[in-house]
Amino acid sequence: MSLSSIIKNIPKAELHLHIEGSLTPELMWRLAEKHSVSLPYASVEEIEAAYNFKDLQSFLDLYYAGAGVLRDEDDFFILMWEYLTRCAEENIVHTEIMFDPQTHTERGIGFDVFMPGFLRAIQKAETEYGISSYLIMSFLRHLPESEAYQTLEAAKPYYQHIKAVGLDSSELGHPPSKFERVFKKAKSLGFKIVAHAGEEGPASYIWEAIELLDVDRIDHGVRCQEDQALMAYLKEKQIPLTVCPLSNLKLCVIDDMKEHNIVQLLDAGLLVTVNSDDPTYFGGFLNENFEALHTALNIDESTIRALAANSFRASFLPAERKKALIEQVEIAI
Ligand SMILES: Nc1ncnc2[nH]cnc12
Ligand SMILES: [Zn+2]
Repeated sequence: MSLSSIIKNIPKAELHLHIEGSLTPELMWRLAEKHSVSLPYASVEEIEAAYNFKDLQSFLDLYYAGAGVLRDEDDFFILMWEYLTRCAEENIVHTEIMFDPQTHTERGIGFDVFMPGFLRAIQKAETEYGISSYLIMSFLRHLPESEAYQTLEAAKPYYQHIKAVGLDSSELGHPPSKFERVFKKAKSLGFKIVAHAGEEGPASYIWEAIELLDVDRIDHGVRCQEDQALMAYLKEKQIPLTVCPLSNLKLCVIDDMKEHNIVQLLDAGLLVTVNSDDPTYFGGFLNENFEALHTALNIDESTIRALAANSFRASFLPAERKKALIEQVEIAI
């Protein structure tokens, strides 16, 4: 059995995926035509060619502009359905999907437009593919905390469909402490908490996410190695890190995949997982992230199984289902 088949056949969860970052250039093009939105590109190939980033911000500028083609409920349905269809092809059996409400509400597109589209696709994927999905509502950290509060309020009719609240967008200059109060409120409402930290920002932002936001998981977190006390804490508490290798390469967090520290973190006893972040912008969905790690770091079958098992361990699934899925990882061929 080749390693590619193992990667494909093992059941996996994806825990760090921005649905807006799964918009393919083809769908962007189609929706731009549908809504007569003018794009600064002359073809699908030109869109693809523009995806060269020097840092997180240079990516976010294109990512927010690209999301501008998403206008009606059907657009959000198709976006979600295309991602979940890809999950079925990759044997991703459970997903925890981030969405950025403010990217849409800022354009006058409300929860009553995107949520029904997302939920219809999630329901269809559950029925047709047997894939379970949770939604993670993420606040944009470059905006003020007051707007995160407004977003939490606007989401009220959909609370039962949202599992967790997260924090994303431009990290540097926008530490977790800026959002301490709104996350306290979200926690009190019963949401799980996640936050991007230690992607471009320092290890101190990871500490803040833990101590001030009371996170259940850290998104990225790869800069934790800069602080040995933090490493020890993450290990002791088994706070999961949702690591995104191709994202780190594309956003120049690392210069070469051979430099990626995911195996070092795993070997140090941290609960690390593999994820695709924004797959259509970063050149690969989940299995391609595993493939890239295999090519650059020569990860073997037991490491792939350990990472896949971690994806369930780190998920927000009920304990019983986690256990059953981890067992499936161990026996899958
Ligand atoms: N990698 C990332 N970091 C921060 N915010 C994001 N939004 C979408 N992808 C992101
Ligand atoms: Zn992310």
